Amino acid sequence: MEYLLTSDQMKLLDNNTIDKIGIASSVLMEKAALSVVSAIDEECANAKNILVVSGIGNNGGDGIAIGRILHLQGRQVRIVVIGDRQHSSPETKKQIEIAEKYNIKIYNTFDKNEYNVIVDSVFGIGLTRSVEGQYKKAIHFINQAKGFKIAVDIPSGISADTGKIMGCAVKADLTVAIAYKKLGHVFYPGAQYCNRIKVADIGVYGADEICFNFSYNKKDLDKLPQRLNDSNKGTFGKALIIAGSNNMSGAAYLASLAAYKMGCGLVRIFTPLENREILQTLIPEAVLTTYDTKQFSHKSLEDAIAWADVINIGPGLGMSDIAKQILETVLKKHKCPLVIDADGINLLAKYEQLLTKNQKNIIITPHMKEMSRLSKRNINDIKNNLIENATEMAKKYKLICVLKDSRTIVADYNKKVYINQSGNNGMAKAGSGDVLSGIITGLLAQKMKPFESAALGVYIHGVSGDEASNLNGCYSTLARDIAMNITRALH
Ligand SMILES: NC(=O)C1=CN([C@@H]2O[C@H](COP(=O)(O)OP(=O)(O)OC[C@H]3O[C@@H](n4cnc5c(N)ncnc54)[C@H](O)[C@@H]3O)[C@@H](O)[C@H]2O)[C@@H](O)CC1
Ligand SMILES: Nc1ncnc2c1ncn2[C@@H]1O[C@H](COP(=O)(O)OP(=O)(O)O)[C@@H](O)[C@H]1O
Ligand SMILES: [K+]
Repeated sequence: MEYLLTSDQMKLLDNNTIDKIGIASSVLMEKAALSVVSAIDEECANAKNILVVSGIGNNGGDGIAIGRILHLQGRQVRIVVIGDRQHSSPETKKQIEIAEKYNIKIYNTFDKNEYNVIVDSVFGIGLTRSVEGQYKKAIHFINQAKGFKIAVDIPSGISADTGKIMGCAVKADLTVAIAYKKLGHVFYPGAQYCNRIKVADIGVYGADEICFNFSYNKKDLDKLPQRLNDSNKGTFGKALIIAGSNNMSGAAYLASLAAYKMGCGLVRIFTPLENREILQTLIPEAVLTTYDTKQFSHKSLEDAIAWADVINIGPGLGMSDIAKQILETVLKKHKCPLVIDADGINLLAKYEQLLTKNQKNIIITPHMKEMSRLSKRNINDIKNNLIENATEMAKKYKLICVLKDSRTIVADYNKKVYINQSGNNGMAKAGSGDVLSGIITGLLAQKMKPFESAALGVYIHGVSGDEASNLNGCYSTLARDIAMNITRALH
């Protein structure tokens, strides 16, 4: 698990370390600089010619310290400071003085030499406005130059809070994030500009006390529900998947397959009669309860709801009047956790009265368009403010909102926000979302708590997609490959 900080949170932790713990700012800067030097040694051990491009804030101070250390190691280094040195931060002034005492010249112009490595330390988390003038020129110079580009903390020009480009930004080959990753390292386009990221431990800690945004990695798979040896299919939960409509059986198949692959004990698909044969052929492990759309029996629906340990409603369900009645009944009668996906969400958007403010144990999994229908906001607004929109929805209805995008957000009504970093563009294909809803359902069936199921489910879905794309390539990955590769994701 890793925390993803805002720039204010990072500054607070830096200041706490300096003021309350008593580690001097120059010590932190030296550690940050040494971490970047180690990264240069690991990545480009033979780099002889190095250009450091610094600003006048503390990110620039890091850069000057890096330049000094590399120079003292005997490498050819040119340090260029952009901006008026008279206005440098106190730390950066000190770094200039130290460098000059070692007879290291500090320049304010570029030369025509070619460099093996370019260190970008123009702006870090202190960037507050659009990049213009000499700073813009410097960033363009870095981007067009040859050589391996290492960004100190975050590529200059990327907002540490949003990942947005503030006018222009350095395209790094490697980013050394100081102390913690920030939101801007993870959200696009920032994530793409960072390229690979290494996190440098400089002795600044405490994110667990102030930060509610987090992400998972492979180690978090140890959160998976335990599998008892003394068990039977009932132990691992009964999932009711209310999915599919006439001519739409694939979504029910994918969600059910994913729930089983995730470890669920028994899956029952509730679907129209027309889907019986195809689903029994595609997934014989599932039990089917079918309904006649012309003569709908509420009794069999209510029996199925009472039977279930978890319900997933919506994939391929359609928007018919019967679909609406089914959702209404499920919302009224369910006592177990409920995942609402796809047309389930579209129905909630169309019939606003269905979703009351006292929902319990509900996870909704909208993609951008579904979220736009549900929240009546435009997609750009949602995409530009993923965390805020997901959190607002979660708070409004006291539910868990899985807002799906290339960086999916899971928000609950208690401030916690999971931000997903697994997955790839091979997953941008019809049916991927059905697989996700099945994975979350499978975890809920094994009695995992709703927020945990949603966050870990999103993570596992992405890793399964990564495994699938590694095998099939991004172009040719299908949703069913994601479901089949849950196997590899978990082992
Ligand atoms: N002692 C500390 O607080 C530590 C700070 N560290 C480094 O310090 C960085 C943060 O330093 P700062 O807070 O000084 O911030 P930055 O160095 O990121 O830049 C802030 C400076 O840039 C100016 N600025 C902001 N946007 C601008 C724009 N668009 N055009 C022109 N000027 C602009 C600000 O007015 C300020 O002078 C971190 O990213 C990290 O690299 C690390 O050395 C670790 C310890
Ligand atoms: N470029 C991408 N990077 C990572 N994950 C992606 C990408 N594109 C799509 N996904 C994931 O794939 C899923 C797509 O879901 P959705 O749009 O609901 O598909 P469908 O409705 O066709 O089943 C989401 O979980 C989303 O996060
Ligand atoms: K930088």
